[in-house]
Amino acid sequence: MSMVPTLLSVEGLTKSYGGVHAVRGVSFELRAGEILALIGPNGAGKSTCFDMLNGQNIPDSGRIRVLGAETTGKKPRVIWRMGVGRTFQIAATFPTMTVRENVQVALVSHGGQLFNLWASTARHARDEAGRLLDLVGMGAYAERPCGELAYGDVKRLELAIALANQPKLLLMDEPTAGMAPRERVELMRLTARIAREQSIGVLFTEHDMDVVFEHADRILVLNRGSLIAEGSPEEVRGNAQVRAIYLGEGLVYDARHREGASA
Ligand SMILES: Nc1ncnc2c1ncn2[C@@H]1O[C@H](COP(=O)(O)OP(=O)(O)OP(=O)(O)O)[C@@H](O)[C@H]1O
Repeated sequence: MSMVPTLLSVEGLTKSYGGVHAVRGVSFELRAGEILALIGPNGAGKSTCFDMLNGQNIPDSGRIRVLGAETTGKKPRVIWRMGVGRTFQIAATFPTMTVRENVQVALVSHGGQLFNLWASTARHARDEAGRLLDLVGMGAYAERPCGELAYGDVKRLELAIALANQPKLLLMDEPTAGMAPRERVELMRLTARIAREQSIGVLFTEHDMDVVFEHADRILVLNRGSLIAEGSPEEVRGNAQVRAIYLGEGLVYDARHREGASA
């Protein structure tokens, strides 16, 4: 029996908009150090699910617990303080501040203080910011204005900012959107390494099936608001219902492509 603690527990999560059942009775668990992908065709309910987990949307019914503590319906900031970090599809950084200052702001804000560059807390956060930047391979860029960074580097900085909150669970909404294929692989490898080393659970949504099948330990498949499959990449790839849903959307092609590539 696994001794790895359950980090996130979701039970019967449900949300409707008028007559649209966006999310219907979704239940799943996520363990510490696990990389879990949430996939599904357009309109499947991924964003609605995600937004209920981070507090931006309130479920009609169901329960969400993080390390046993109920987060259902709590405000985003409260959930963030409970150890749920997130990265955004559109990078959220301060372009005129340096890379290091962006991480310092996050560190000081995690400590519940207002950011003031000259205060002693900010000075203490300076070294810690350097450590986090080294961790994501951005140490050499520390003193550059954030607005000068290439897009892939902004995404690595975002990861450092999310880690400043010492998250137990990291929610990543299409983390590799807008990135070149090589950068996608690098960002996900980096995320997976840090998550495993620090026992952080990661839940991510993603349209790029190569990223999903290469990096997820487990995959959840949503369709029309319901969870229709859950399992390892191999199990999900072999699932007839999933193949039918994704026919023409890349998954079937991707599986053949990979089988061909590994032959
Ligand atoms: N604020 C809203 N008001 C009304 N309907 C909504 C709202 N938000 C989402 N929906 C509907 O709920 C369903 C699920 O949408 P959601 O955005 O969660 O799907 P998704 O899987 O994230 O899609 P995509 O991959 O296109 O981002 C869709 O039918 C959508 O039109």
